[in-house]
Amino acid sequence: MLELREITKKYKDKTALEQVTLTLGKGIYGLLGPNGAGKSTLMNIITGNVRPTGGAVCWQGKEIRAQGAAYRSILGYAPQQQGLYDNFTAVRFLSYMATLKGISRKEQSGEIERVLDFVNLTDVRNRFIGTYSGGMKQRMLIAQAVLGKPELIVLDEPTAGLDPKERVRIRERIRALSGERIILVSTHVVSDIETIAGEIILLREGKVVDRDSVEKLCEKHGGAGGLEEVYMRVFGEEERDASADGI
Ligand SMILES: Nc1ncnc2c1ncn2[C@@H]1O[C@H](COP(=O)(O)OP(=O)(O)OP(=O)(O)O)[C@@H](O)[C@H]1O
Repeated sequence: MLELREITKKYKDKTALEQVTLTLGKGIYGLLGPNGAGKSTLMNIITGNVRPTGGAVCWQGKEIRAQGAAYRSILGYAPQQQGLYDNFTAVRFLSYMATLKGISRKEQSGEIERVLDFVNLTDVRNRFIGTYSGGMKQRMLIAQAVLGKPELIVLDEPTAGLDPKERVRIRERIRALSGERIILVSTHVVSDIETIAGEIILLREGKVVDRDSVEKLCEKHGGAGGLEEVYMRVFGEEERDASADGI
């Protein structure tokens, strides 16, 4: 179980997150909110890459900072950035990541083949990642996130910049991961998570506005047209403001 206890993050005079308290059990969660809502900040705090200004993140009841490598071994994370590993082949990149995750040499090759097959990149495993399409790179990021069968998987905008076909492919891979683990997927593309997330967490200006199943959110917020309508009702004004500012 993952617990966020009164998480606050301030960047100078900007409050990115304010008193966020959440408890997550097994399942797929969609973290939904407009640009600047605090999604990446929250994910970076959960993965231990950013330190909160206040509050604590606990895994199985213990603060993650006190757990170090033990926490990293149960965590899989696909960040937003691409292009960092363009000069690696898929196999080299995955063995590098497997080593960082503490997966033994003996287990590595089997595990690498498993994750390559999972994201359908086996055939291109000896090509440089720099030659991959955007969708293939994104699948590569998912492959490294699932190395070692982590119990907690955090995917930051896994479909950013992808065409609809590749988006569906990624969505199906995420669905295939569900089971005995926690999967948290941030996005502002409603269709990415509407059909796969058991629960949606709505984040606005650093605060959790609501969290519930798609069905319940539709009931509560009058979204007869599904999650997209809920999104427009909850965030509509901000989205319009943001586009007016040219953001
Ligand atoms: N390193 C930083 N320094 C200063 N402000 C920051 C920093 N990182 C994030 N912020 C601010 O914190 C707020 C939340 O940003 P964050 O990137 O977490 O939002 P987001 O929901 O992930 O947005 P997007 O959908 O655009 O990725 C924004 O106002 C952002 O400008």
